[in-house]
Amino acid sequence: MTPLNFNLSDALPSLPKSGMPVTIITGFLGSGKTTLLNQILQNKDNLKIAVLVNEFGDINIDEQLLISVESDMIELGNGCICCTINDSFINTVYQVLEREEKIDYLVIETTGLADPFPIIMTFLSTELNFLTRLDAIITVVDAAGFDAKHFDSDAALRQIRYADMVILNKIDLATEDKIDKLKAFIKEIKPGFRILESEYSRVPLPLILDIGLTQTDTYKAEIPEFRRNKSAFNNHLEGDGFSFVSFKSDCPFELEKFEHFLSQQLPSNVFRAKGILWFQESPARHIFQLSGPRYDIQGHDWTTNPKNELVFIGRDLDESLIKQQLNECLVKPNVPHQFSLLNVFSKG
Ligand SMILES: Nc1nc2c(ncn2[C@@H]2O[C@H](COP(=O)(O)OP(=O)(O)OP(=O)(O)O)[C@@H](O)[C@H]2O)c(=O)[nH]1
Repeated sequence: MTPLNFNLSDALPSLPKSGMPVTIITGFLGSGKTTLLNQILQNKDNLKIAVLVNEFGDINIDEQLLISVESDMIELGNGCICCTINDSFINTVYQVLEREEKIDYLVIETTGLADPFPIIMTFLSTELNFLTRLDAIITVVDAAGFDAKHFDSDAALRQIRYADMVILNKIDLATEDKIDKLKAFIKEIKPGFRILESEYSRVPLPLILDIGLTQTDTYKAEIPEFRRNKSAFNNHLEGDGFSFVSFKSDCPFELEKFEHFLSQQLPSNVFRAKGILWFQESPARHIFQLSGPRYDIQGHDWTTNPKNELVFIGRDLDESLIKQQLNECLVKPNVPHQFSLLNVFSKG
């Protein structure tokens, strides 16, 4: 396998071709998009990459989970970009194009619920078409969680339909039989499709950047209809039925109570959760990730004041109940903070 730390600028001698190359990373909730973005940023060598991250929910957890590199990272506001495609998105891309220090490459990570089609069409139907070059739409698929019902989500299916290639990620969690079935399912949607298998989204960068896979000509006929009917894409989340609940507190959780919340109270309609956790029993900053039936909590150092910040994404969530249960996990004000060693724990 090609090592990840090869000299990327040698591998991409022709940048820029015409317009700044743009890669769009899409894929359903928890599939491994942020993990892929971190792989790209860690192995990008001298390439100057600007990153636009977009998150469903009003707390941007991903921004805090991305490795700190000298790339330009811009957060694309709240909500799903494909629903809010508007001048501010286009202006953000302009900001990248107009940077004094030249940017070689733009990578956009969409929310897990985004429909890539309106994003593709925005690049092709506006002035961005003359200034950028859509290189590839890469869809990350969770090999363990995805199945033929594609989470009952149209967006999940459209992420494959409009992809130029699929990264079949989390193969460490899937059986060979499941992987074969998924490949067959994906190839049925897009015959002859390029599929890469990965663990923790580790793929050689020359296979995913500057690969010139997006066939822009195939979309041209759809531009007039897209211009007329852009607003049709504004409400796709309602159709899919997803909503989010966010929770913030400057007070720590009691570990035992939070564990009880996770094991006994967390509703099964929560599909994805992530956040930064603060426990009174631990001096560490804990990164919490829940994806389908699995969760893990990893300890790191604080770089900010300790806090709790969490987002839950699912269908038909009872916001007030979840918030009430989380409030009950908080340390009561008269209990002094005690630090003791907290083991990293996980389930799955
Ligand atoms: N076991 C396993 N876990 C993985 C793999 N790739 C990513 N993960 C974990 O899956 C969780 C979700 O990964 P993310 O990269 O945050 O997923 P995402 O697609 O950005 O998720 P959203 O923000 O919901 O869109 C994290 O806990 C990752 O560490 C993998 O190949 N195997």
